[in-house]
Amino acid sequence: MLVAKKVFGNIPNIMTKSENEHYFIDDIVSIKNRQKSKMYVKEGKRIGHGSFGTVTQSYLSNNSTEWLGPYAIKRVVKCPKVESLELEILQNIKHPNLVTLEFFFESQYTTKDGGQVHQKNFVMEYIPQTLSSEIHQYFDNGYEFPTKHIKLYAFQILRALLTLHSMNICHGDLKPSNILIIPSSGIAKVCDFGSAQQLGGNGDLKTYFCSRFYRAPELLLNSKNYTTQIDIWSLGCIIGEMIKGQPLFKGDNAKSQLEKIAILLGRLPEPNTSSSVSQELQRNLHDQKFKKFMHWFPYIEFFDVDFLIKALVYNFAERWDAKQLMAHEFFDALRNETYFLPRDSNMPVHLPELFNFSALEKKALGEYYNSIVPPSN
Ligand SMILES: Nc1ncnc2c1ncn2[C@@H]1O[C@H](COP(=O)(O)OP(=O)(O)OP(=O)(O)O)[C@@H](O)[C@H]1O
Repeated sequence: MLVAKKVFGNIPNIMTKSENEHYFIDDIVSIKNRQKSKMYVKEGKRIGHGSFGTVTQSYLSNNSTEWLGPYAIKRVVKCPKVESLELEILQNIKHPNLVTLEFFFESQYTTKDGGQVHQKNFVMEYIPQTLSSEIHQYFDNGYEFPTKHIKLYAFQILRALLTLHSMNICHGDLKPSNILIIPSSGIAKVCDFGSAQQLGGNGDLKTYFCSRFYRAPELLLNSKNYTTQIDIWSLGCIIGEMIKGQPLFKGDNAKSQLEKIAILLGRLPEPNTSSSVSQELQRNLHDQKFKKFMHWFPYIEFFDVDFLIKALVYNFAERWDAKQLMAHEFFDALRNETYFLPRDSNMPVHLPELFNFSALEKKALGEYYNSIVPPSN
């Protein structure tokens, strides 16, 4: 289990500072050496304003003349009742497909009625583009998202999920705006761990979280009996969105979200039906499903349709997990060819490192490792 630690001493009041005015932090913690130091911070344009906090493009300095950056500072209100795992994940899990935390500090401000609001500030590497903006770039200009890019980003998201899930942590809010990308090099990194949860403990599990369009059926049904497989459903929705240019299932509320899902997947099965129906009926249902998917995604290959069918499964116990999906033929294009063509470029570039698995990842992959790495590795 990850444990929250308290590490701060004096905390600055930063509410009164305006854009580009710098302020002084005398207790900022560097993640590299876990040392506290004093630094100036200058915040620029706001790049995100979510339900839990704000994100600004920022610079840091030791002397207020030479500035390092840009960084992205995410500021969230510290809520004693809801202990968030965000800082613990960012601090403790180093992974090429998770956004990197560089520093963190605490701040506070005084409300009109004199109350003190405490905030946490995560100083992260700054990655200007998200998968959401990239999808818009393509479709608003009349282009489709190239298949190779879909696979490239999907594989890296799965790699991040493999690591989180191996620790029984679910991300809990996977969606295109929480995937940061560098289109010129094809790198994808998952961000926003504000909804992440450690499963399998004794604590109470949330039921209302995850953005609706990406929320798994079990969450839409308010089940507390969910697993890290909720993220795999979200990933299926994200891949569908890269193919179609808009969210796959756009419901206005939980009920209509389930209705939209049923248009593609058929009605939600009654509990325990899959074991009671005959094999022939199961085959027919699968064929019908295949036809429906082919109709929804007419431009993609047979194997690619099969991949989506394996990810978008009502029953989370039958939904394929990260390692199974990473071994699917869907990703053979990444195993067999080592180049891709970035957007706005005529020159193919090398794919980023996709198979340099850590010991932890190798352990999580187990027997799937050999089917995932290219034969030459
Ligand atoms: N490291 C980063 N570099 C650049 N932009 C970032 C970074 N981290 C976050 N952002 C931007 O800020 C937005 C909001 O960040 P984040 O999702 O962490 O906050 P949030 O309050 O949880 O938002 P939401 O409720 O929309 O999920 C992201 O969608 C992304 O556009």
